[in-house]
Amino acid sequence: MSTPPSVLVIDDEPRSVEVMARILREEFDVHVASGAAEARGILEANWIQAIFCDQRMPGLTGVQFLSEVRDRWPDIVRMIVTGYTEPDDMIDAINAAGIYQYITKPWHPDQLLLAARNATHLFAMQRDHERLSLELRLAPPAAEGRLVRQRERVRGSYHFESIIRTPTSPLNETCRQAAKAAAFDIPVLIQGETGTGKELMARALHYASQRDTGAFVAVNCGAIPDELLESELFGHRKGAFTGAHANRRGLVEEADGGTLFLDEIGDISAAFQVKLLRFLQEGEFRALGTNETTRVDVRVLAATHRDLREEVRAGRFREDLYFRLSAMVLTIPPLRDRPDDVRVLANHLLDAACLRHGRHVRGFTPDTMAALIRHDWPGNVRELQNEVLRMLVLAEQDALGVELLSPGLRATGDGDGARHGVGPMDSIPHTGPLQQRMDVLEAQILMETIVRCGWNKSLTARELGLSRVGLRAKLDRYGIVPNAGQRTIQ
Ligand SMILES: Nc1ncnc2c1ncn2[C@@H]1O[C@H](COP(=O)(O)OP(=O)(O)OP(=O)(O)O)[C@@H](O)[C@H]1O
Repeated sequence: MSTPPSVLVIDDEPRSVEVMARILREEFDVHVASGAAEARGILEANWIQAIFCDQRMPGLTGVQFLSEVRDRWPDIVRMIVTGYTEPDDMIDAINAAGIYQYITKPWHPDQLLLAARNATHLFAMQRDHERLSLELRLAPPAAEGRLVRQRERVRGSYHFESIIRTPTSPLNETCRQAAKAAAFDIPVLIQGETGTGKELMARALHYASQRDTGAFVAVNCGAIPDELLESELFGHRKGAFTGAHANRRGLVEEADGGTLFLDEIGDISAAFQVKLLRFLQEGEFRALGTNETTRVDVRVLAATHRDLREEVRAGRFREDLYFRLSAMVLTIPPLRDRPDDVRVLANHLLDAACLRHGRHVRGFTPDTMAALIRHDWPGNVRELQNEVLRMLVLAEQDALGVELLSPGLRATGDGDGARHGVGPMDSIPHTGPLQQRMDVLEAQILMETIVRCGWNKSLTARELGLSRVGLRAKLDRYGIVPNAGQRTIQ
């Protein structure tokens, strides 16, 4: 049996809370709070879908509290319970706070149950909508025909916008350069530690280039021994070597008209470096077991986790090959040098994992996020991806707490979230005029939200409680645009 939706009732009048809770318990998992402080604790620890809040509370009004809820938990459907017909300005305040419904006392039990049913239904619809938007983003709609559909699907998934980063990330500069390089048919060398997103960058570059309708063929040169690498890349004729039972086209030919991505290029042997250089110089190759040459038109992108210049200096990599491969060099900074990216990446990877595995969780607790941000990430984004997936697999509650972190991360993370003030605040300047610091914070919140909403402005505006026009003005102001490689704050 599925668990009933959770609702929260807030009222400082014990009798009212009791009566409401008793009625709602027929269909819902009911939490109760007598004031704002208690309600915050419940919201932090539980996956609440709808709130009934009394307007009259000690300290702050129900509308004020629900505005705070909207800012922190925008998905929760908020309802206000008022004692009598309110004046017009109260109605305006209710509208401004994005409150779904107001219920006047005395209410009828059926009216209360109906409101709760509608609210939790709305919550579920919103979630479905978000999930579908994410799904569409990961696998965009197809065009005509099977081949086109496959290509479209891949192209839609790989563009510079799918390289998740904040407006202040050092990765913006790399993407800007990559977007420029995309327009020129030149070889590009992508450097960066393992798991930093070199292949992702190569794919984005390919799909932003004029070769985007051609194939993107990736070869992991480091994983294949020499003889096999030659046959994989250039193909072979039947009988060329023991086991060559039939003619086979090489990957270079598969990439004709498109892009050949040579991953881990720093790992190829000296002998294979010579063969590759010949191919790059002449644009033609010989399949194993034949004397015929075949000419192809491919653009070569290469990647390595090594410092290839150092390899050249040390005599392990040919200088002429290095220059053939690196008309332009792009460097992807390690994740530990871009801690702000960890936050948006972690949320993005969690959304994607939830979608893929059909799970629903609310997100990371502040302490967990603090630990993620502080970790060194030697395996970079791939390691973060694994960590997020691991937490999701182990999670038994809505919020992913520090107890789910792997031991190495937990040791540096326990209990530090609150002390370190996790959030976009981490990266705002510690000194300078207030307005300037507020602007950086505002830009980060906009960026984080719009990335999470898949650049859907309506969703983003709704989450942030802005009109579409208001949102557009703010995006313009900070220069946040989803063009290839351009996501910066000027
Ligand atoms: N900025 C990013 N935004 C979203 N996903 C990312 C980002 N960077 C990396 N990833 C994801 O992390 C994983 C590792 O990325 P990728 O394979 O491109 O790294 P790599 O540098 O080529 O790794 P290796 O050196 O091991 O070949 C992939 O699933 C990729 O989609």
